[in-house]
Amino acid sequence: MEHSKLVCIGLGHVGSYVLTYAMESGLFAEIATIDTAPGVAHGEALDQSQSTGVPGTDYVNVHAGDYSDCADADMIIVAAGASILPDPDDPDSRPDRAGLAKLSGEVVRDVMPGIVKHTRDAIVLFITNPLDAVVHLAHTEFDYPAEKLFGTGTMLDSARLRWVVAKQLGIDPKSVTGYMMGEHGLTAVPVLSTLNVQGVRWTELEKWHGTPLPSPQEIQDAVVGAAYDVLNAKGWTNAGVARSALEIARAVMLDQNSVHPVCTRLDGEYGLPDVSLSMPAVIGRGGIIRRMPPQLNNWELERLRESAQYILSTVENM
Ligand SMILES: NC(=O)c1ccc[n+]([C@@H]2O[C@H](COP(=O)([O-])OP(=O)(O)OC[C@H]3O[C@@H](n4cnc5c(N)ncnc54)[C@H](O)[C@@H]3O)[C@@H](O)[C@H]2O)c1
Repeated sequence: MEHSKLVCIGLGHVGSYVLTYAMESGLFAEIATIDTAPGVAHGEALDQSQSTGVPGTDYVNVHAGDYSDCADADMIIVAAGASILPDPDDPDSRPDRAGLAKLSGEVVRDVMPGIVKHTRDAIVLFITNPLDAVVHLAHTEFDYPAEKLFGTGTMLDSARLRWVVAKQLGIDPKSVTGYMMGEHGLTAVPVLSTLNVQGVRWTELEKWHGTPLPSPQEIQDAVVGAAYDVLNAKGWTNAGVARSALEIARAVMLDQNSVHPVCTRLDGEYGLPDVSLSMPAVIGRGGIIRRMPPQLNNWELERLRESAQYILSTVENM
């Protein structure tokens, strides 16, 4: 088998989970870690390296690295940068990820020069928030192949959508097919017009359920709020997005041509301006093989336009 290599940039709550799942994934023979905090990249790599002595674990050459490790990397996953924090005085706080714009802009301008100095071949996957603005900034300021640089986007919001709907229906979230589009954040759009359970559509589900299901606005609020339920309880979120990142890595490394909602720079879809946001896309070894913009109803299209404008206003603050 060909030598396969991942570089993890940013090893905090999210990056350390990405690293853990990557170690278990069987997708990578080598993993290099990079973090600006002294000792963190080395400590995380050393901890994981020692875990390879446990019977039953895969051997992975995991080590602290630097940007020269990007030269022969297949994938680079970026979870560098500060997270939003819950308000200790408000258990229902909903701090906007857009508030991280300035700080994360600095992170992009620190990380991307290191990457482009060594590669334009690796698939670069961003997790850093505000995700869509971060991806757009990376595209507009750095000359990286468009199909090879994207973000986890609404992959996580979509998992939460399936979870919210499945809870309403009393079924396994994986039995729900559906996704959020637009911003990973407050303006994410639930696309209920295409959501279904084994082909049974939303409107039919209501009949099957016996009582009225939530409105699109209520579903949107529940999905957005699901993130804050975690943030306000434990102070950060990490499991869902790390799993999402590894599922995307699997699609890339195994050239699966899997369809996931991820954040890419658009090319005029829906008549939107130059912006990066999430919609279903085919993902394989080359990165984004193509986007699959679904037909939207008026409510969804209007919300998507609002979401695009919100992302662009965030980019202006970077
Ligand atoms: N996209 C999503 O769905 C999603 C979900 C959760 C968190 N996030 C985002 O992921 C990012 C990380 O969150 P976290 O909870 O792990 O934060 P954290 O504070 O726990 O960790 C961030 C890490 O990044 C490192 N770092 C900062 N600047 C760096 C740079 N220029 N180069 C390399 N390393 C750098 C820090 O030293 C730290 O170790 C945040 O932007 C957060 O908002 C995104």
